[in-house]
Amino acid sequence: MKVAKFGGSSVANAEQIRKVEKIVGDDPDRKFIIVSAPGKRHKDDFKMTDMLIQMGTAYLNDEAYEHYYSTVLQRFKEIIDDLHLSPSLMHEIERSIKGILAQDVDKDIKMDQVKAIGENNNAKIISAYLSDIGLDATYLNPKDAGIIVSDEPGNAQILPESFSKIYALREKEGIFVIPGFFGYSEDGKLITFSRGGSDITGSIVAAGVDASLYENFTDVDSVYSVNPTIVENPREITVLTYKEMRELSYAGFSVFHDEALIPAIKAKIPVCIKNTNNPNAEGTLIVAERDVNAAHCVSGIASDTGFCSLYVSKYLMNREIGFGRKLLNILEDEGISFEHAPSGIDDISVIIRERNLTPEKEEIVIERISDELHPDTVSLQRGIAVIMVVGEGLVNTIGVAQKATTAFADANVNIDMINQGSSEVSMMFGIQARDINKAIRSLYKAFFE
Ligand SMILES: Nc1ncnc2c1ncn2[C@@H]1O[C@H](COP(=O)(O)OP(=O)(O)O)[C@@H](O)[C@H]1O
Ligand SMILES: N[C@@H](CC(=O)OP(=O)(O)O)C(=O)O
Repeated sequence: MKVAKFGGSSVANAEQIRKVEKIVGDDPDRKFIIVSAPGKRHKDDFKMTDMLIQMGTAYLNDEAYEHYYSTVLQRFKEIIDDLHLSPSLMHEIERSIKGILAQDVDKDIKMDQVKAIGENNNAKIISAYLSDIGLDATYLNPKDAGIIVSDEPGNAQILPESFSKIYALREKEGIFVIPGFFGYSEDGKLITFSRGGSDITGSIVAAGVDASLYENFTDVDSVYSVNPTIVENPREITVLTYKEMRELSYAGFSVFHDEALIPAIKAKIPVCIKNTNNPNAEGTLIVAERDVNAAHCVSGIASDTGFCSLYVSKYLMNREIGFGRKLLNILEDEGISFEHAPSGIDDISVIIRERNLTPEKEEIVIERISDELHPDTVSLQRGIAVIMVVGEGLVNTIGVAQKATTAFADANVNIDMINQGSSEVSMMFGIQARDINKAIRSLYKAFFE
């Protein structure tokens, strides 16, 4: 029994949905189909979820929303017409969107309902199409599937009782098409996962039904060893461990949502990343363990921008009991999560996502550190990029750090920070965001060419 999730690019229009039908029909084990909202049809296109967020924001702010509304409807209409489905489905969709907008509910709840319109209606369309061409397919709402989540709009977390409910679906006959990206709280509110969260739904359903495989269909043949938009035709990765994928998706391998790994890891479900546009390509398998070849210990190099570094130094910091705790307490008090905290004897750098440290918060944090910890220096540097060199066995292989630092030097890129040792599978480097592409190309050359 397999779970197959189709991302936004795989269900962006009728042509893509026909490919989905072929893939589903080709393997009777593909019983649970998770779908995203229509994604981009070409590079400059819009994702329906982005359009819905604009529509919801305008509606809630009493601004003109009609343009977004008609663009969303038009997009569904095109798909329904091109698949030759009944116009009554379009009427049903229009009625349900109007109903959502008219409902008198809390702003956050309304926004989540609006965001879910893309997935929910696409699942109805795809299930109608699969039935139309003769497959025994049914639309299944996440509530009826048993996806029960925490009451955190826009950032749902799955609740443990979901899994036994989802397990009961194994007994049912036929194919189920489930919209990704949202679940329901215990008191019945629709709550969305974080952006890109259809991957999470797929993983939850795979863990719940104890699937033999979770297939994640997207628009690339595999996970590549570096972001394909930075290096042309990078090497494909055939197998990765969960730990490797976790670190790579954390640092920019957007092909698979980092939260989506959790249910799969816990239930030990193998995950396969595959291409809807080329389903015969092998794809990338993500599993608990794999053979490690010391000569090729680096699997991938990921990079992400949008970080800042809070640098604090104080002579004899190492002897001051509780210094680190007090520093992190200030961040906790101000509601700021941190990413890494590499430290020296008298210095510590705390790496934070820039979006989590607004200029107002920055001022408060720096003032509190100065007043409460009396450091010699406290400063904040924005525009930092993080590069993760990831691979099983990497930390025990001699010469990797030297090879990486030489690659940075060859590209004339200064390393602001290195963090190695805490993770068994990665080395982290902090550099200036403007240097990211040349650094990645140079590292790719050093480790893969
Ligand atoms: N290392 C990588 N390997 C493969 N794809 C990557 C990598 N890093 C970033 N990506 C991007 O991830 C995209 C697929 O993810 P996403 O856009 O979320 O797809 P979907 O529409 O299927 O949900 C690819 O088109 C590619 O541009
Ligand atoms: N449609 C949602 C959820 C999602 O997973 O989409 P995609 O499969 O296109 O990444 C979003 O854009 O966030």
